[in-house]
Amino acid sequence: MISFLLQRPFLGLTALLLLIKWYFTPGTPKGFRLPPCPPPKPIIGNLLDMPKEREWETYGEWAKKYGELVYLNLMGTSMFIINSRQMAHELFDKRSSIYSDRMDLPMLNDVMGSGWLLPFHRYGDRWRRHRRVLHEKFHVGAAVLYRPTQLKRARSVILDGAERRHGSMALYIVRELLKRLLRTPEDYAEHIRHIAGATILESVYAINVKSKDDPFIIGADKSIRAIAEAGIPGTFWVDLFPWLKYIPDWVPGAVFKQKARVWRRYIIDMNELPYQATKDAIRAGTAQSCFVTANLEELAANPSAPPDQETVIKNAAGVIFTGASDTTVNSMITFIPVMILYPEVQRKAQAELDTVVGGDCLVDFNDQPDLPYIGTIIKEVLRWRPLFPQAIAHATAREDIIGEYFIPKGTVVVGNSWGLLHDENDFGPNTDEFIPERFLRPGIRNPANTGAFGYGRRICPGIHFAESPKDNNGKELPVDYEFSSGLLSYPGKFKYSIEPRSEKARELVMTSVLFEMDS
Ligand code: HEM
Repeated sequence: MISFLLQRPFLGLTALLLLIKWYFTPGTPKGFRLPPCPPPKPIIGNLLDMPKEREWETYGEWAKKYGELVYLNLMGTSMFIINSRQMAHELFDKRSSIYSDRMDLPMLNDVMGSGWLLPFHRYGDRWRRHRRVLHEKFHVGAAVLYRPTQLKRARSVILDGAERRHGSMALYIVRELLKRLLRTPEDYAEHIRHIAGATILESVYAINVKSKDDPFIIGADKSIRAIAEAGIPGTFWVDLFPWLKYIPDWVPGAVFKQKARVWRRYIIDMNELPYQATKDAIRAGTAQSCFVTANLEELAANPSAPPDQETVIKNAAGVIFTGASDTTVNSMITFIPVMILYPEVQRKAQAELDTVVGGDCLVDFNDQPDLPYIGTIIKEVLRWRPLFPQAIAHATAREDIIGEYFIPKGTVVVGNSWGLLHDENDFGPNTDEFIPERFLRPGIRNPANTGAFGYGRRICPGIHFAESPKDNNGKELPVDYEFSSGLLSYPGKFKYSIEPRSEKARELVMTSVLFEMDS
């Protein structure tokens, strides 16, 4: 065995470091134990038990077997999965000063160049400063409220608007989307991605995108898919053995390095290129008002700002672009297979629209309070197929005790959002079925407070931005599709057709004014 390892220095070094790591793993204090876990193997622990896809299904089976806390030892790295809402609340909310950290993610942060992304920041001042810049523009009251400063373009961002104005921005998306759908319904996903990306690029950077195949939007999609693939702790060994990040790309077996070389370019470009485009426009005196210009103006007026505040602004802009270009898009994409799979839901939604809006105009955000059934569909989309089935893993900033259990410092903590959102105690019977009516019953929880947007102090800052009802016209067709595994779960390809329900509807869409608003 020893001579085998000596002939293979890379493997030998790994084995040696494993042994050292295992030897120095701190023990559990007397009188306490670690939460229950699947039987571990010597040294590698539960590494081979980790599911490679649809992780939440395995987590669900473990939850039935081991209970609300399931512990895993991944070669000396502790991880536990929280399977009940009550425990998630106890730890993420009540003990948030312990449970708001993130693990070191060498693959994402160092090898792939995602260190600028707020979701992967360690808990502390750097995270707080980035979060503050976002919070100023995204909290409920003043929140995200986009007001056009130029009526003609109707696209710039402001910082003090009202809910109605946020609605108008989303309305712009819906109207433009409907027009594109009438022309080429088969490109539904591409249209949504394009329109959402275009809107966010204009709002955040005042960038006008190309009407098709825009490089910023394509680059963002590639970055996010890479991040989703690498974002689950344990997917790449370098997260367990950070020293692996130093090995050169050409070393046989270093596939992660080869993948990362391609991904790194997308991820860095996603932050740098749009920001530099705005800076160029500022220098040329042609910049339109947007999130970046507004923040840079504030910065110029604040001589006591820290020297790296511009980087914080750049990163905050980049994270809005990242967060908004994919997440909302995929929730909207999920909506279509739902309408095909559940035609009765579609019919009820159309009936509600017909009653409230009638056939003479298009739906507007002012109609939202009168469309309760469509509101329940949005909640059910977030619940039924959560975009982040296991949220983003938190980590413990120090050790903790939960009843008889000891939780080591640095433990990776996964909220099993899928499990929580399918718990029949909270959401009523048949949680595997898409039943929006469940939200009409009193006492049913809101998915947004049950893991769909994450937990505690790290809860998604885009939560108020992410809601936006959509009306659509679907046609019944058999559908065959799957949701992907990984950090984000997207619907795969499926067949569908989208048609206007009447000639009048077609005419309304084609003649609608894209953006009506007072200045
Ligand atoms: C349907 C839409 C969305 C869903 C389902 C969603 C879901 C999530 C989830 C589950 C997390 C992890 C929270 C945790 O660690 O506990 C998260 C974090 C985050 N989201 Fe969203 N999100 C959405 C839209 C957005 C938008 C539009 C933005 C843009 C501002 C955004 C920005 C972020 C950021 C910056 C974080 C990291 C927060 C931190 O680590 O402190 N998200 N989101």
